[in-house]
Amino acid sequence: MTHHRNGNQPGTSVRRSTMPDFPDLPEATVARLPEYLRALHHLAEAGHETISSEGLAAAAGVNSAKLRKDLSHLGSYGTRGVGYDIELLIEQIQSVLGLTANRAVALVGVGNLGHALAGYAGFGTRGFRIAALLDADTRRVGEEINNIAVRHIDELEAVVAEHAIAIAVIATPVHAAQEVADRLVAAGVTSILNFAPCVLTVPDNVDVRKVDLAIELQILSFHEHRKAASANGRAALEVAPTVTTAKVAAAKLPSAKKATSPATIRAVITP
Ligand SMILES: NC(=O)c1ccc[n+]([C@@H]2O[C@H](COP(=O)([O-])OP(=O)(O)OC[C@H]3O[C@@H](n4cnc5c(N)ncnc54)[C@H](O)[C@@H]3O)[C@@H](O)[C@H]2O)c1
Repeated sequence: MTHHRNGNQPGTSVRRSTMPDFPDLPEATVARLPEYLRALHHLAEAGHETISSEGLAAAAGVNSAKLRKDLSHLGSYGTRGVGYDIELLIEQIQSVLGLTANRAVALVGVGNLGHALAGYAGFGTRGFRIAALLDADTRRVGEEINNIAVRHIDELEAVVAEHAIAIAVIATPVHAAQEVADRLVAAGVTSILNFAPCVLTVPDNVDVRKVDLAIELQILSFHEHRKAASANGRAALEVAPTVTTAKVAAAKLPSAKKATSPATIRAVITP
């Protein structure tokens, strides 16, 4: 896997001596590390110094065997009877994720979504900061959000160079997203988080992740649909034995001939 190889060197720590130059992490592990990090920050804020693998797994919402395997990739095995040192683990995960440098990120497209993202003050504690805002609308240029002034998209190349930006967020409409991605890549950006609901074409050395709320909601919709279907199935199963019982009862009851629907049958057999 080539992820995070470019330019990200892990920090040093005596307890990380078993770790290779750079851990070759499975993509699924990379995706879980930020979850562990978030849980560890919460635990540290609550005053904890160590945490068992079960405790951390529960806080991060994963199973503990998977967590131990993930952390073993970082050369982190915890101490028997004590668990993991929270501060050390935070340091290790941040180091592997390359979050120690407080990365400068550019945001392109400062509309509704862009405003919300740029206005969010919580990124700093998660290892990166929005360092530049870019938009094509001249009416937005100069507006300040969180002390960062929106600059015109024509300045994209200069802005990327000025802040040594490797990661950019695209929050433009779909029709502009590919062109913006092309310009970002040409300017030297190697990771893109895309909010526009479209597939971007980029060279192999560029990582793209996309966030699509509609897709997430559609997945939840599927689960709702399935829950409703299985609830209907259960209801049908609950009715079926009643009908069977009722049929038997009806056979014995001369006056039950009219009891044809399950509801009526229920009424007939209910004392
Ligand atoms: N991923 C999600 O969950 C999610 C949720 C909502 C919206 N979106 C998507 O995010 C994008 C932005 O949505 P929005 O509601 O903020 O739209 P918006 O119209 O409010 O904002 C888009 C901004 O992009 C700017 N822009 C247009 N072309 C540009 C270009 N070539 N270069 C730079 N800036 C340019 C516009 O001037 C505008 O300020 C859309 O693609 C939308 O579909 C995604």
